[in-house]
Amino acid sequence: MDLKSTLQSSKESKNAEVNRRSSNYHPSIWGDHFIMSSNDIKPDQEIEKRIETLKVEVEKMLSNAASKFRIDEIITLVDELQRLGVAYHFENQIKEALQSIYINSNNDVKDDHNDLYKVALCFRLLRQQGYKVSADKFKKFKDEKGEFKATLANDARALLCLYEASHMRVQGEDILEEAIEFTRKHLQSLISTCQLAEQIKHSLEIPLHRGMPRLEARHYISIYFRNEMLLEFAKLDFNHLQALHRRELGDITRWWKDIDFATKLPFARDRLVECYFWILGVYFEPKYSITRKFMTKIIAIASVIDDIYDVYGTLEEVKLFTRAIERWEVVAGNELPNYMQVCYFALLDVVKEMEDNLVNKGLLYSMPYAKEAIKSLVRTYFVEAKWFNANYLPTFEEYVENSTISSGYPMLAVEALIGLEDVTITKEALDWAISVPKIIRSSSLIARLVDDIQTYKVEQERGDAPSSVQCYMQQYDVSEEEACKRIKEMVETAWMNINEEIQDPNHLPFPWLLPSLNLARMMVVLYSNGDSYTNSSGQTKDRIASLLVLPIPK
Ligand SMILES: CC(C)=CCC/C(C)=C/COP(=O)(O)OP(=O)(O)O
Repeated sequence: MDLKSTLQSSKESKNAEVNRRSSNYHPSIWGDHFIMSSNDIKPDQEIEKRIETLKVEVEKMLSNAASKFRIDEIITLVDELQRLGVAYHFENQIKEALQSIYINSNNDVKDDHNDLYKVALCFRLLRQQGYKVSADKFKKFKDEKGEFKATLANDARALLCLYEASHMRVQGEDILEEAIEFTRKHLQSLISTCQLAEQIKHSLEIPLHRGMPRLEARHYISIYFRNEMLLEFAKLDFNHLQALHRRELGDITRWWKDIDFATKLPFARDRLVECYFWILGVYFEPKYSITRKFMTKIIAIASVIDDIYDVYGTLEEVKLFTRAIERWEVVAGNELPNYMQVCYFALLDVVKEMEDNLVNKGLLYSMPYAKEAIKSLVRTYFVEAKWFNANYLPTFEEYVENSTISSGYPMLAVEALIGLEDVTITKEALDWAISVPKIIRSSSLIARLVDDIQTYKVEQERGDAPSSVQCYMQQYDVSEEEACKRIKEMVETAWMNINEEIQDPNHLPFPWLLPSLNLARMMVVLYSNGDSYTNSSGQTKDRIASLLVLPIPK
């Protein structure tokens, strides 16, 4: 059908009885909460001064430990700073300290060859930093039968440390695979009797490497007691950041209310705060304040567009929308049905706002990438709408190729990179990102497969595009259970590929890689127990409250 007749039929469809699908999404949990509650938050200069004083103290601790090259002290301190969520203040110092440990790591192994806790901690810290230290370090903890020594089974602290370290594994590292199994089994049996019960339970639910950094910090602060000064610093810093985050949410909620998404597009998910939470998982630092707001608006609009394509829009309407997005100009929006215009113009405005911000910083060359990433996403939404309407079940490969992009993660990864406003985000970085390289592909594959496993049943009942589970079952003639099992294995492989990219000795600058890792982590946080983005009134509500509503008591 040509554009004219498509338009004609779309106008007719507005009047005629259109048989639209529907989803009963619950209303927003948060409403105006952050507008009301952020009005009276003002920066507290006393607190800011105290944070600065404590920061200097921590700097001294770090340089003291580093100058005397006390490895135990360095690794304990770095681990605590990272877990307490304050390591971002000391990035360079930590980098230098770990680099010196890496350079000397062979000597270190000789010194501490029997201390599993230290070997595992060092291993994790170095791998997190991008150093591919060998997993052979753990061979000495096995017995002559090739199994982990039975004597380790009662050392909860060391087991937990090995469990966390093993999640840094890449493909082929069988010893770390075995370590996960061994530690999980023994940690489970130690839970009821040991002092670390709370920490073990937390880690078995989501391992540190896969958790959301802010939530991990919130939890660790609640169980930490070793150094009072560090604890005070972490609490003050957390609450100080929380106040900033709440002010940001107040601003974004005003924007959402001004456009009146909830009334004008009542069929769509109203999940603005959940979208902010998602982006807070990508970056939480004060310097990304503008970017966080921009990214939240983009993801919230993407969520509405997803509902238009998956649920509410007719095929003719989404065809029009796809064309308008390709054109990316105000006049194209005038040809859309009213409800679509709300969304279209909001998107154009947000991207224009971003452009104005980037022009002043000499980063205008990023804009074509910002738009292209959104266009690619919408193209894949359209493919899914066509599949649904044609009752077409693609092959698994065909499905994965399209739906890795429709997960929204390749788009977010590009926008996140642009938002870093970092000197390393050159044209070369953006060419790299827009080509969906291995780390972005792996993170997106996790997003797609984890989402599908949790949502395919509901989507099938409502009527939606096919999912990976159905495509896999049909192509390989296996049961639903078997398909889910194999898809979960693919998720594990994708995690190992992310690790490999981070630990590549010639790895790309860290700022290019980190958003993809953090996005993958948010899938674990939001989709481990069902779709807790769409159904956000349980665990997600509590998690949001712990990060954005309730300050940590003194
Ligand atoms: C990462 C981004 C852009 C998130 C926006 C919100 C969103 C589309 C969530 C997935 O919903 P869904 O489970 O309905 O997704 P799909 O339709 O792709 O299965």
